[in-house]
Amino acid sequence: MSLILKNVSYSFTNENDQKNHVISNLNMEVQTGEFVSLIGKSGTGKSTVLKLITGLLKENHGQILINNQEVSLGDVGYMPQKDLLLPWRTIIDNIMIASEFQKDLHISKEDARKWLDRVGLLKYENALPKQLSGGMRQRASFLRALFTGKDVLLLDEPFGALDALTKREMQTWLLSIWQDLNKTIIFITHDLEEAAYLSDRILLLHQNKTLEEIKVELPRPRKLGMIHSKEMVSLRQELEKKISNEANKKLV
Ligand SMILES: Nc1ncnc2c1ncn2[C@@H]1O[C@H](COP(=O)(O)OP(=O)(O)OP(=O)(O)O)[C@@H](O)[C@H]1O
Repeated sequence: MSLILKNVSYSFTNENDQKNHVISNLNMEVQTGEFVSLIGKSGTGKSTVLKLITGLLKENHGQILINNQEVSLGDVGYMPQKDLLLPWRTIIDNIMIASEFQKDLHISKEDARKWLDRVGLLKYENALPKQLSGGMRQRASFLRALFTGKDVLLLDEPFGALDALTKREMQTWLLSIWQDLNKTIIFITHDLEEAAYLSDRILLLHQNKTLEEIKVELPRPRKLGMIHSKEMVSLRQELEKKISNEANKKLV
């Protein structure tokens, strides 16, 4: 299985009737089981790329294929930047929502409880979203994407709003879940250390709409100690340099 974007372009017309090109001729390929991070300055179009892959937005040109089939709404699991947990539903009912709409998806309450336990939320199965902290809601929101049963998961800055310690915990369990389930993950982040620690490959979306690929040559499984390794530090510096070159380009 692979996910392929072929010459994808997306533009919208603003209130002054001008065309804004958000994505232009984007080519990208992600293999089964890969963990790929998408980075880039704010406004370069990262979230738009994920929305195009989900089918929530439709490209103006090009093709998006999974296993050689054009993607349509519901083909991938998606965790948006802002969690969309339904406030009137309990946590367990929120994470099981996909199984209510997909007849072929067999997720029992027992399965759901097992996963809630794994992410430390079993005590909250009957709580409402407003009773949970930000980190807990993110975990619930992640389980909801996981429980779509899809092989491809798109995660848009899932840990962006968390404190450093909670973020570290969430990264560790995300890696363990990814390894156990052989999911394909595209992960947006502004945290370059996080991108380096989690990914097989990093894709940097430039302001001029081109995509640059950076391979992460660190062994798996990743261990927290690696964050301070020479390789990781130099990769982070390389990424910082690339991004700050972008910022300078904007000034001239
Ligand atoms: N349909 C649309 N209508 C109006 N503006 C749009 C539309 N689609 C995209 N944009 C604009 O396109 C740009 C790219 O947005 P996008 O959210 O994809 O960027 P991003 O790289 O994910 O940013 P961030 O890192 O800040 O989340 C933004 O300026 C956004 O406002």
